[in-house]
Amino acid sequence: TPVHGVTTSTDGIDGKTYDYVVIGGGLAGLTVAGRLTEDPSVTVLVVEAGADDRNNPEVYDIYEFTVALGGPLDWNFPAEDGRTIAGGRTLGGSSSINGGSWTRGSVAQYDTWTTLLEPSEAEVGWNWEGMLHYMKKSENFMPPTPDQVVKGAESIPAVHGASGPVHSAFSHGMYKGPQQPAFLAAATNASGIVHCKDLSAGQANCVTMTPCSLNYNDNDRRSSSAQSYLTPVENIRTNWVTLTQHLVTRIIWANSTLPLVATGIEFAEYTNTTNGTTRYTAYARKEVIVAAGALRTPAILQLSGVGDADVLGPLNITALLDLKTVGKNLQEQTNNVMEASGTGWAYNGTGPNNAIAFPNLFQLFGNASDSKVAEINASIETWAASQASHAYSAAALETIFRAQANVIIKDKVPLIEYFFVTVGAAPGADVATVNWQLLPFSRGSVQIVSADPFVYPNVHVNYFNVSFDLDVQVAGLKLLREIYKTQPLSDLISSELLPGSAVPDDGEGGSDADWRVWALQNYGSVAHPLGTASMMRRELGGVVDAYLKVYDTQNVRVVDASILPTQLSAHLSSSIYGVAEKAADLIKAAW
Ligand SMILES: Cc1cc2nc3c(=O)[nH]c(=O)nc-3n(C[C@H](O)[C@H](O)[C@H](O)COP(=O)(O)OP(=O)(O)OC[C@H]3O[C@@H](n4cnc5c(N)ncnc54)[C@H](O)[C@@H]3O)c2cc1C
Repeated sequence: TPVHGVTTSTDGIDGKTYDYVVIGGGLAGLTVAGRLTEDPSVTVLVVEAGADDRNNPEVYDIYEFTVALGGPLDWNFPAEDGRTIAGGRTLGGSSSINGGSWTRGSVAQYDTWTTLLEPSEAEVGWNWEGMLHYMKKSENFMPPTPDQVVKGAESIPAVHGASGPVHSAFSHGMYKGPQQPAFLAAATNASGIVHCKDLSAGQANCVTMTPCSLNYNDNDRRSSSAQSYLTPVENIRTNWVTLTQHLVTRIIWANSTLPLVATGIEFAEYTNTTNGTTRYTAYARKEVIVAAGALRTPAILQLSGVGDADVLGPLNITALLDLKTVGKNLQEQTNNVMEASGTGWAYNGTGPNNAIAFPNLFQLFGNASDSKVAEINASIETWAASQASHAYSAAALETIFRAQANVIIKDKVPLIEYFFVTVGAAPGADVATVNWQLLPFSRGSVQIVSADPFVYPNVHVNYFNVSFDLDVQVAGLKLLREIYKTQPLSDLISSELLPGSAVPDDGEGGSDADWRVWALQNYGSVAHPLGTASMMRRELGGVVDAYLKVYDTQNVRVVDASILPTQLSAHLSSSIYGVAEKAADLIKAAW
């Protein structure tokens, strides 16, 4: 029997050939591997940098969300301005340490992907309809129980899958106290955001309760990609092996002329205390699939000679494929947290938190909306020019920005998410709300700074570089303060603790200038990076085509958050499961 299951040993793997080699056993990597190995004649090797921590409560206990952050299971990528971006360094990747909120973006945001591809690629189906099919395929949704309905849970079963691997449901610990329904009602009362039944239905501009990726019938255990795609089959499928605690250091090529043909990968031992010096190899008969996440996938391509020759040259890496946009188009979101003390009501539950409100531009800016719309339309060219070093060109970015502006203005997709939390970090904070800016125009880059694969790449998000992004962050905070002062939530709040007096209320909720200063001092990075190997036509700066194949390579695909060309008004996991499910079918169809 060949080596199969999950192992830390290279015995029986080093020097061997598989049909597919997958770089990264995270959300997307394990999803693709799980589907490809359904055919017993297909062999797959997954190499994952992190360890197998499925039995660590920081992973399986979704109520412990945030405990893993900053620890050994988190890449904790340094970005500029002293910020860090969390990312799972463990089997299952970020799906093993994330919050588990299960939502999707608006229809128009998925439909936009096709408009950024070649017209001839429209038939591949990178749109809402095509994605919904695959998002449902990944999912095993449990509609709310009568008890959960009493607590405010709702759903539209038709938009969920019922027989996929990833469990999604409302939790046993769902709060029964007055706080979550009060927040949703106040958000509607203050801004007119409508209530909807389900944030997975393609209409994200609403307020509602959301399920989580957890298994209700298994004590709310986290349903990560590892738990859902790998655990059930790991002892059965002798055609699938996952090597953990090994870092892929580069892709090996057969040639140095285009198109490049990958023959396999090189990897080294990687633990909290070891950066292995021995290099091992494994070969791919068919394809190498890069699924290392949006902050590592570009680094692997660059270490393999695929990237901007001007970046690689000084590092003595030959640019076999001078693909300038590898690592560019990075889009990461920002958040600020507002906290308040309560009036003494009981929480009545343990979580996870699941009340969310998603306002659009018109709800955020109110009377000033028309001038904000005019500002966007008048500024696109300038913004594109200012971000062009993180794109293919100013002209290319202008096209992408017009598509982004279109969904914001015409389709009224949400610009801000309010994620309501019971119990904040400040002493006495009974409620907290994470205010996060969803659709930045600021663009950043991921670039390696050393030929040593163990050295972290430089992550430059370019936080708030386009001033509009900060305007949105501030508008979100101002409206949030108003929501705190609106019934029925106001009845539950005794005083605002954060920012409190740091942003004095001048009778109009605080001055923009004060809010700006506070937001810039206190913002965090959301950990939703994407776009660094975007699926777009080449003239827009795409790194992969509609089949997720890296341009000018014969058999290298990227399957992870890197391929999403623009941000979504959503928590990303459900959409990335959809991407990976669809990718698996594209790969199966190609061979
Ligand atoms: C803290 C946090 C909270 C989040 N909360 C939510 C939420 O509530 N709801 C939601 O829907 N989404 C959430 N997300 C987002 C979601 O989890 C991610 O967008 C998604 O997991 C990204 O999938 P991916 O496959 O692109 O990358 P990942 O899942 O991060 O997988 C990448 C994998 O590649 C591995 N890897 C990297 N480099 C190498 C290498 N050189 N060799 C071998 N392996 C390598 C990594 O260790 C990792 O396992 C959250 C994310 C984080 C970090």
